[in-house]
Amino acid sequence: MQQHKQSKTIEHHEAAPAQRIGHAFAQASREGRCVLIPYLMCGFPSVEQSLAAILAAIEGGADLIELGLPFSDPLADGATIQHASHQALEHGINITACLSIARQVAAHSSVPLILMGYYNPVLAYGVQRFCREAAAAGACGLIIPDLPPEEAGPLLEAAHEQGLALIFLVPPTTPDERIASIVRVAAQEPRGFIYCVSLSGVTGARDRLPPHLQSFIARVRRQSAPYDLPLAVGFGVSRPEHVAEIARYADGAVVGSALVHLLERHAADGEAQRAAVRDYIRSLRACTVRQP
Ligand SMILES: O=P(O)(O)OC[C@@H](O)[C@@H](O)c1c[nH]c2ccccc12
Repeated sequence: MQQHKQSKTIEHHEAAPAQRIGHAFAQASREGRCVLIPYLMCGFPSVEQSLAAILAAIEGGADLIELGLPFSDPLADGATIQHASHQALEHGINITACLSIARQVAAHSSVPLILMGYYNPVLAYGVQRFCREAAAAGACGLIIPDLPPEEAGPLLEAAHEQGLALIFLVPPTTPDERIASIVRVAAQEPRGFIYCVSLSGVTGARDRLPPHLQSFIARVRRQSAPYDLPLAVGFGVSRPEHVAEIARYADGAVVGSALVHLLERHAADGEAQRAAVRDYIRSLRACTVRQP
């Protein structure tokens, strides 16, 4: 039995979608840069515009994509993403619609897709059903911001069965021993990365990165380095110089609200919107290169 289980596990790892996440980080590292991870809300400003925006972000050089599932009570989100969530829900966007968008993106691109959503809708949909359908739609990982590792057992098991990584958040106030326990869970194969939350607060574009960001990342790195687990930074990242700073000491930068807001500004003109997304991502991607 053990032998059979062992071979099944190995086979799983070879085909695990999550491995594409590690490959994206490794490729960027070989190129001397951090990865760029745009976040977009499924169905915002509309299904068609969100799909076009995702493809434009990929054309602009996104290394991975975070796809947001709208939720009625996005407690970790600021005004920009709360508004996008509300609008997407108004358009009837649900998990099925999000999986359809993921499938269409995966049909056009091999860029790893990470589904980002709150736990309640996933629980209501069915944890195993969600993981099975997310993997079938081409997703490589999941971020469930309101699910701490100690409560993540059932989802972690269902995700790993489908070869999906479950990516956990580490806020800047997290004590070292808590970081160590989160890293231990996050490092289990098939693995993704650690999402380092740059600031204490909600999502939303900021003008400046927090002054203590580098020392926070160094603190997480002390726990993650033995596992060789990549660190991505999100929250507030909006300018090319933010990405340039993050590239110096982290492995990835996540940009959400600034991009979602840009979509909103160009919602009236699809062509202008796609060009604006592509050019914005290009400007950020140019700064992912580590300066010597
Ligand atoms: O919007 P910002 O400040 O650029 O932060 C990224 C964030 O949008 C994205 O990663 C995200 C969207 N919703 C979330 C909820 C919790 C944690 C992270 C997120």
